[in-house]
Amino acid sequence: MAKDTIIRFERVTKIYDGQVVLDDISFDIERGKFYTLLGPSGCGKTTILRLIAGFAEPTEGAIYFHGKPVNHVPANKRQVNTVFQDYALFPHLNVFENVAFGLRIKKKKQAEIREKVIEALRFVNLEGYENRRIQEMSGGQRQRVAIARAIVNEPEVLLLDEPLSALDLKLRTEMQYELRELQRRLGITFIFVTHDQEEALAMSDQIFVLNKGKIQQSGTPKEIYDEPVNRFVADFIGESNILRGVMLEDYLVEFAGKRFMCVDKGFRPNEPVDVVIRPEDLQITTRGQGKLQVRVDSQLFRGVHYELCCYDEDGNEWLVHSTKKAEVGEEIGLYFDPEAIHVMRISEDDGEKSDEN
Ligand SMILES: Nc1ncnc2c1ncn2[C@@H]1O[C@H](COP(=O)(O)OP(=O)(O)OP(=O)(O)O)[C@@H](O)[C@H]1O
Repeated sequence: MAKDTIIRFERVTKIYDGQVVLDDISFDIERGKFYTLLGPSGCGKTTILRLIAGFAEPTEGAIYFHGKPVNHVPANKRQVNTVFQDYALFPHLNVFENVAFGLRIKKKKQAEIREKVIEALRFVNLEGYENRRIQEMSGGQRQRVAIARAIVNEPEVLLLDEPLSALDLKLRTEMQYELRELQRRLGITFIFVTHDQEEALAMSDQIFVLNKGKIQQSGTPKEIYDEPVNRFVADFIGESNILRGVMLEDYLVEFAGKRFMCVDKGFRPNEPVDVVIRPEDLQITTRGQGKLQVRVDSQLFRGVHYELCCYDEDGNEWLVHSTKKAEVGEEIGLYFDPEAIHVMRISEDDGEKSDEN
């Protein structure tokens, strides 16, 4: 175990009412990093947080904190605090008392409580708001009170369950910056849950992409965006062109009825694969040039770029992001570098069977 490992999940399975919610998952959480659990609704993100917090126990497998098993250690004995989606603040208490709550339960001295609460409020830029009632605070401010209430206990790990989902887009973006900055200043581990891929890419050191109770991929935002391991991840992280293809030999792949040089190797000869090309990696050329010929079906202006939806002669759809404009109905060529082609193994739980099966 790396010396910075705080939490380890070892082959953890969670079953609720006969339904497998987490399916044999293993991962390590290290000190001082920003982790994100990303996946669609119901994939098991909150269940992982509940297991870490001690609100639920694994059905199988083991959870370790600093190398010691904690499966049966109750929530109040873990160095973990949670910020919930609805913040779960006490409406009848003012800001100061909301933040002080955990320290009062621990029977800390008045002077110490005062010092720590003020410090926590300063961390989240709410100094001077001590006597405000919760109802008098905006959504973003309530969110910060909830964070202050969690960090005042000096947890090693802060769990955040979709804490930004109640905020409007502008405030949400602001809070993304604030949270990331706060994590850096505090230096504690954040485990953040979201189903928003842009949020995950913007904020995290490490992302776990989940689907159907399994970790599909774990990596830095760049690794996950640039090198998705399967169709699910490629599709979930940003817009993509995903096609079925065949890896003919090392560095040679066939899709859309043509052969292309690529940078991938290590597949079986003629192995069926999924191929991903990001819309921004496609360049528009004049008709007859480029590597593929397509017809522009529709075009939208998206501010920084045009988004084109095109079809090739086999009927495959191609999404293109380009600063160049094209005309609807126009025949154009598409060029892409060999590096723009990402070849992925076809995974068992894609929902579609590979050609060989
Ligand atoms: N206490 C429980 N009892 C029974 N089933 C549960 C319980 N908690 C969660 N589940 C089920 O486990 C599955 C995963 O739930 P979980 O809340 O972990 O998903 P999630 O990825 O956090 O979803 P969301 O993004 O919608 O919050 C769901 O099908 C849910 O119905």
